[in-house]
Parts: sequence; structure tokens; C-alpha cells
Amino acid sequence: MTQTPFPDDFLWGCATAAYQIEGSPLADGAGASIWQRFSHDPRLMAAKGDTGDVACDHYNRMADDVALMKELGLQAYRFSVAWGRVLPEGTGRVNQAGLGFYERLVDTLLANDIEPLCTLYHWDMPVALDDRGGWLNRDSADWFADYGRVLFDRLDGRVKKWVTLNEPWVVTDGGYLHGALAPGHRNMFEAPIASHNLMRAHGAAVKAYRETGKHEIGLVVNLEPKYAASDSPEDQAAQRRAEAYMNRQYLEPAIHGRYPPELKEIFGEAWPDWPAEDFALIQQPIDFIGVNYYTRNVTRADDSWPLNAGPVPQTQATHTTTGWEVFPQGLTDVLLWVKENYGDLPLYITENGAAFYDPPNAEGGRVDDPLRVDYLRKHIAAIGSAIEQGADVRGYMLWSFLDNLEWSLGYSKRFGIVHVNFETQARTPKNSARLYSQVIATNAATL
Ligand SMILES: OC[C@H]1NNC[C@@H](O)[C@@H]1O
Ligand SMILES: [Ca+2]
Repeated sequence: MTQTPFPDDFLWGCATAAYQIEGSPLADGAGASIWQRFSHDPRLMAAKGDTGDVACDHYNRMADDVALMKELGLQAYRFSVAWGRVLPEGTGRVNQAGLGFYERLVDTLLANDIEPLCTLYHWDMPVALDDRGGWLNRDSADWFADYGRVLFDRLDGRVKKWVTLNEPWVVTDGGYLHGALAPGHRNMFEAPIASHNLMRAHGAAVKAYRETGKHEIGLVVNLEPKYAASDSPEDQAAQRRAEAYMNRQYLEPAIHGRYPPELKEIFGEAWPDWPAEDFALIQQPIDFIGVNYYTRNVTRADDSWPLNAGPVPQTQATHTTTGWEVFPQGLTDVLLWVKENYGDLPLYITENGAAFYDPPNAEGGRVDDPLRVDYLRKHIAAIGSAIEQGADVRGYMLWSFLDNLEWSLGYSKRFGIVHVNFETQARTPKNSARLYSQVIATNAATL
């Protein structure tokens, strides 16, 4: 049994997102989001009928959920704000009832010694703004900065760690290129524009934060390390394209004020010439990088895949119910990759976790989830290894606190360390929650 002690002030928490857990999407004057529209459209939503109308009913059960977080020993909780609750039309009029929910959430967390980490954008743009072009409209940077100012003014100080965007790659690739996610567009000319405006909005919000903010703000990116299938020039080039497209497309402009050259090669005529002043806006200094890690990709040249880069299935490995290879080493590798390419900014694992099969109801108040326990043990140890090798990792926000709406995949993909019976809304900590409580209590990974 090897013990890897973590730094004394390492922050252990869980992550969720508004549309995936709250329910009551239109309550108390909230404006509909693009996910309200998308999840109700059977032409677009893969898991037809699985909408966010109820989800985990967290909007009504928040106090009990925070009490459960406390019981499990969480030190932090990463949540997102539903933009439309606060600004029903996306800009202008503030809905005090909506803002009040998040203020109550933050105050309840603080009363339980749980540090709030607040994500401004976790995919749920108000439909009023999508109808004005959404992320395709260059005004989206101003809309987003104004939205940020409302939250900073009310909550900064109680919230000391802010996140502008969650996973801009998924927003763009899913929402504008492949159409699997809201707003469901399939257009390779739109994707770079949405992507670029998301990063302009990130920069505008960081700039707005610096006007009054006294604490920290960062960007959260999903990183999936790409391992070339062979040393052949074709596979090496495929790995470079895949890495540029998913892992460099957002960090490169945010940190270095440029795009990786492979993107023009990938998008060709669909890749605009960006105004130089955009990069000055995007490259606002940030205080940390949030890394969301789930799995890796072994990449080979394969023209049956976009980018002429396809995965080599790792049939020998354990896979999650979302089809992802369990590969803890990839978390160590990707943390060191960020340090090597983007310098010594503090890092947080802002999401990591796994969906494995769990029963729909927790017989006898127990849910035994050995595969998730194993996944968490190994990935937490992988962070310890990265820290030993010099990565400045400050915290871990496990995805997720509750089983929830896995977007277009619906409620069948259960990522929670706490089981939710969606018939009764009963919460039942899984064995993985008990493991996590031990990790937090000992501040160490045990393998
Ligand atoms: O797929 C699991 C998670 N990945 N990152 C974004 C979250 O909203 C997802 O549920
Ligand atoms: Ca649309």
C-alpha cells in the first residue's frame, strides 16, 4: 500500500453544472437556455425525453445537497450559474430571484466551510442571445462580460475562484461542428467563429473582473492527451493535428495570444484571418488553468475520421459506459504537458470521473461501484505523481457530486459519487463517496 501525501492546502471537492442538476429551468422569472430548447427537441436530443425540466431537482433541494457535501467532507464545490436565471434576456434586466438562488447557494456553502468555485458559462446560453446569433455574434464578448460583472459585483469575495468558460472545445465541436450539443449546428465555417468569440468573451470577462475583482479567475479546458499510434510521419502528423484541434486551440490563444498553425491547415478556407487586436483581448492574464481529464486517445492517420486522425481502439483496457478508456497515466502526462507548454500557472483538476453502470434504484441504501472506486484511486494517485514531478496542482473537483443529465446522452450515464433515484429524487452515497471521504480525511492517495 503506497501513500502519496498531497500538499497541505490541496483543495478536495466535486463539480456539477446548472442545467445538469438544477431542474426548474424557468422558475422565478428565469429565461430559457439553448439547452431548454435543445433537450425538448426530439430531432436534436439523442436521449429523447430526457430534459433538464427536473434533473436532480437541486434548485429545490440545494440546502440538503450542501448538507450531504458537508457530511462527505468536501472542502470545495464547483458549480455553474445558469445565465438565464440571472439575465433572462441575456443582457440588461437582472432577475433578482435568479441571482438570489446563487447567493443562497454560496452562503450555504460558506456556512458549511465549503469553498465555492463558480463557473460563469457551462453551456447554457439564453435563447434570447442565441436568437441574436449567439456565439457567432461578435457582440457575445460584451454580453458575456456584462453578465460576469453582475455576478462579480454581487458575489466576489464570497466566491474567490471564478471560471469564465467550461470546455470551449466541447461547446464549439459539439454545438457548432457536429451538432450533438446545443445549439445543434453543423457548420465548419461557424465552428471557428464560435470558438474565437468564446475566447474573446473569456478575455472580456477576465478584463471586466480586473476592474473590481480581488481574487482569482481562470479558464477550464478539457484535455485529452493524444498518443501517436506509431512513429510513422502520417501518424505523427495526425497526432499533431488532433492535439492542436482539441488541446491547444484554447490554451494557445489564452496564454500565448496565437493559434496553433495546424488549425488553418485543418479548417482551410473556413479559417478566417483574425483581427490582431482580438488576441490582445483573449490573452488577458489568468490566475489558474482548470484541466478536465477523462481519458486519452491513441491517434493514427485515418481519412475516415475528421482531421484525417482517428482513434486506435484500446480493446485490452477497461472502458466506461461513455466508451472512454480508463487510462490514469494520461492524467499525469497531461498535467506535465500543460506545465511544459503553458508555464507554471497553478492548475486545478476541475473535472475528473467516470460513468459506470449503476442500478436505477439503490437497494437497501447501498450502491457498490467498484469500477468507479478503482478509477478514482488510480487517477488521484496519478495527480500525486504529477505533483512529485513538479506540476503545481492545487485541487481536484471530482465529476460529479450527483448522477445527473449527461447532456444528449440523458440520465443513463451516471457519473455521480452520490446515486440519484430519478423517480424519488433520493440521494444515496456510493462506495466511491466513502472512498473520497477517506482520501479527503487523509489528504493522500492510497493505492
Ligand atoms: O462528460 C462528463 C462531463 N464532461 N465535462 C463537462 C460535463 O458537463 C460533462 O458532464
Ligand atoms: Ca440555432
